[in-house]
Amino acid sequence: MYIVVHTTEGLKSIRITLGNFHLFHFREGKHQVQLMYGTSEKDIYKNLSSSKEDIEKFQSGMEDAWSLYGQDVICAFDLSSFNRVCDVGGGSDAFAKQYISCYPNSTVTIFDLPNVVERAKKHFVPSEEDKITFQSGDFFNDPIPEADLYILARILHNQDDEKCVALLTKLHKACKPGGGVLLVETVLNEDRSGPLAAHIYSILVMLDLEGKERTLSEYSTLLGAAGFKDVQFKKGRHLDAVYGRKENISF
Ligand SMILES: C[S@@+](CC[C@H](N)C(=O)[O-])C[C@H]1O[C@@H](n2cnc3c(N)ncnc32)[C@H](O)[C@@H]1O
Repeated sequence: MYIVVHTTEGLKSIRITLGNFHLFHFREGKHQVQLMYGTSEKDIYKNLSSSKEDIEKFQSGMEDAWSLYGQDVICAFDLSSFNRVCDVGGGSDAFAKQYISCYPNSTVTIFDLPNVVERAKKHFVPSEEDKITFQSGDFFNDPIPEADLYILARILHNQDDEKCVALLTKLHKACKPGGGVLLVETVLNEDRSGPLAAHIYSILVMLDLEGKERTLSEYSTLLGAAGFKDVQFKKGRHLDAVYGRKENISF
């Protein structure tokens, strides 16, 4: 299937690989996750995490980004005052290792679904053992580890607005006063003219999940609805960083 995308750089024709199920997605007007996996579970990540082979393929693909773009987003803001960091839906230690190399006084807890954490622990090379820990759970239904900075890398684009606000509100409650949240996403230009990668991801997350790529204003609105303030933005080469703070209580 070919999709023609008009960007500020001109008209581009890109090819994305879509399988039969994606064509059903278009025909039926909704995603076909249950049909794809032959289960009653609607959440693609819960289905994916039931197969060791699928987890391996998916997570190793995700990890590649961090050696290339990790420092762009981790060093986008001075996060050195945060000692306890939680990488929510972290997948593996790939991001956490980059984080610790930039902020060696911090500790990072990787929070993800049980089978994903099991795989991550197996791959873990214990040089930073004291700095990186793992906790398994469902970020919508289980308690989130206490931290003063929460990382949400490529998480919110998978979710509709309502679920984004529910998750951000939960993190805001768990977050220490003066703490914060760092969103890592490919952010759409305000006029939605690009970048091309954001449009491609938007198509993919709309097909398999209930998400979409968003502009900075849209992320700011979600953060504001959850109580985060002072939203700042830093554009990266591929992944961008959006940073919000929880107010410090002062008497
Ligand atoms: C697109 S991947 C991003 C992984 C990692 N943050 C990164 O950017 O490389 C989404 C991650 O969220 C995790 N995830 C999805 N739903 C979850 C849930 N309900 N609770 C905990 N983790 C979840 C998945 O297992 C997966 O590791």
